[in-house]
Amino acid sequence: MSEAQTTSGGTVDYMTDSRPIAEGPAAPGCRKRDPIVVADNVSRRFGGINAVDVEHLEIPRHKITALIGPNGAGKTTLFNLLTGFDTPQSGKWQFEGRDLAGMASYKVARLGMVRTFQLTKVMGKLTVIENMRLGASEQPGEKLRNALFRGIWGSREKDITGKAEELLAKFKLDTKRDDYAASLSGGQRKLLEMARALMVNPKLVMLDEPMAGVNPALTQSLLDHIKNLKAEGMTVLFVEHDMHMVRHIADWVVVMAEGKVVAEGPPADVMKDQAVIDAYLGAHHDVDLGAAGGLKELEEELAADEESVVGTADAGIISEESVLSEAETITVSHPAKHRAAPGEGLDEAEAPDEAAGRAPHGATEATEDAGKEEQK
Ligand SMILES: Nc1ncnc2c1ncn2[C@@H]1O[C@H](COP(=O)(O)OP(=O)(O)OP(=O)(O)O)[C@@H](O)[C@H]1O
Repeated sequence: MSEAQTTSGGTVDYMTDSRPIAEGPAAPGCRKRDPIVVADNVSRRFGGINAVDVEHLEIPRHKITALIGPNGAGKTTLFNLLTGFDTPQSGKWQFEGRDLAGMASYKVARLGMVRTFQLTKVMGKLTVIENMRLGASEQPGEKLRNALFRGIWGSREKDITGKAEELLAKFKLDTKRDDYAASLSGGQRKLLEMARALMVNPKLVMLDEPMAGVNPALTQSLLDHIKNLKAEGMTVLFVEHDMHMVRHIADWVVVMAEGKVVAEGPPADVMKDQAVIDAYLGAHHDVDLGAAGGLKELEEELAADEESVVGTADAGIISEESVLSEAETITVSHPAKHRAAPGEGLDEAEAPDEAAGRAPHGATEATEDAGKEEQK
């Protein structure tokens, strides 16, 4: 288990470090004691929609931060912007003090900031081990010309395969090593994507809805892997609609609504925050989303509400899919949408660019066009 150096020269275990995360009171945009990412005035518009309009945001190092908010709040767009998969209209941000604005996504990954996608990007027609090896192409110095020096390449390749096998064993995917990724379940693909991201020895791992589509049998395993990332000294930022997960593994929660950060703080406090409740629930504000019965209570309120669309074809924030599982999982619904964000929804012919961390050609133009389409 890794340990952090304190300013007084001692060490602190990341898992038990109870020093305050924020420098002062928790509030939107508050300063952190030790931020790994600092963003200022980052904005992204699609047509007339302000998808992201973040004045100031700091992500605390060596912590697990959850980014939550209702559908369309701008969470995925913010991920895309920070990791170079999309370009904002304005703004700057630093990762470990280094300016990233305008940097290509593969370079961002090389610096140690990696992300996974809401819809996994494993390559179905490649085997599990081949997918893992592809992840290594983001490593510093991993250039095609190295292949010309067979000796160097040979030993390098051995190292890469060794590391890939180690990670596969850790994620219990070693028995699937030579299977096509297409044969994996949704949850296994999520694990593979997370394992692949670790091939570059990242410092910050950004997970976009790691639990979405994951079979309950794999849920605990995924949660444990995320906690392990922190135990090993990494910082985690994840987008999630599952409040149960947020409450149980996040050290810090950032809430977005309509592109802005509307609340921040420790999970227990944030779940009670009026701005959060308003953002999620509108008028239904007496519900504690973090309590096991919260969603049930909300559904009952909505059922009695004449304006509610729950149970209709136009289901709103809480859909029929949102149920309390036996494990009391609370899910704020995720409508059938998935708008292809830049770099998402590519077919396999285009996907290799993605695996190498390169922004797909013309991604920004495509999204601009999509924005215009939406305006029509
Ligand atoms: N490529 C795009 N073209 C046009 N509009 C877009 C595009 N991507 C996102 N948007 C719009 O930007 C806003 C923010 O979307 P985004 O997907 O970032 O939200 P989100 O918080 O991640 O939502 P969800 O929880 O549903 O994934 C939404 O209004 C969405 O419709």
